[in-house]
Amino acid sequence: MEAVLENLDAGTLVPAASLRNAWVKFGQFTAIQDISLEIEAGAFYSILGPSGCGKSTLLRLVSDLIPPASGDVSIFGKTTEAARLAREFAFVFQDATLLPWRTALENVQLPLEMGQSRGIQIPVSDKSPMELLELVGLKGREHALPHELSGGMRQRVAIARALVCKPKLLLMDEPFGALDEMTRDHLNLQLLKVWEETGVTILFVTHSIPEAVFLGQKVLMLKAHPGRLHEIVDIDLPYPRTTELRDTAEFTRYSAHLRKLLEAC
Ligand SMILES: Nc1ncnc2c1ncn2[C@@H]1O[C@H](COP(=O)(O)OP(=O)(O)OP(=O)(O)O)[C@@H](O)[C@H]1O
Repeated sequence: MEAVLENLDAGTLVPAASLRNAWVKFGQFTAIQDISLEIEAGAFYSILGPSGCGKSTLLRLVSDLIPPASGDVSIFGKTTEAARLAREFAFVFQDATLLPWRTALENVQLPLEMGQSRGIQIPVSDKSPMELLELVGLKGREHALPHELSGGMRQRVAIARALVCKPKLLLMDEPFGALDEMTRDHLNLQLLKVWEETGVTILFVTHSIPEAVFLGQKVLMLKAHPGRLHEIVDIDLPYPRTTELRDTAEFTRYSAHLRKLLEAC
């Protein structure tokens, strides 16, 4: 909660991300058409939609990797460029992209070392790299090299590394997409723990309806051709969410509703 309060700016809750009439074009092709949306600070949004509807493009737009063709995007009231330079957000991809010759701990320390070597003042998490590895359930594996870790463990290292500069917004693009179902379910629980302990805002792209329902306070459904906002569905299920929740009628009801929406996209 303390972490969420840090997102309060001079007594006003500034949105973590704000898009106003944002369009993205690749040449003549419209990838995102006129999206307006506000993501509340501290929220957990899952993002669902058919293949090619612009989910990754939306994250890349928010993270200053691609500019809008028109419209505005701001992160905690700053331009995306200013937010990037201030390390306000971090990205976690489907592939953990760890340096193979560095241990788990050394990979997590890397963003701090890069900041120091460039003489840049960067925010640092209240938790040490060791504590972050513990937070993601990797206590005891700090000195393992990436090839000695499972895919799920490598993804956890990537999450710890993303948290080391104390981002206020975490952008996750199918981070567990390549993992088996059991591992994914376990990492879902672990991620919710990270979210609850750090207060970080999360935008989480997934192809899995159960994963979207299990994690998100809201599910942002996009439509394809061109990519645009279809609907935002509130997931009114209590936290902390437990494995048993997946077997409840409520959970099934949300999943069925989203499946119908997805089929209509
Ligand atoms: N750099 C690019 N140049 C041209 N077209 C692009 C580029 N990046 C993405 N696109 C197109 O934009 C559309 C949206 O792509 P995006 O990767 O955002 O979709 P997605 O919803 O994440 O897809 P998936 O679910 O399959 O991962 C697609 O039609 C894609 O081909």
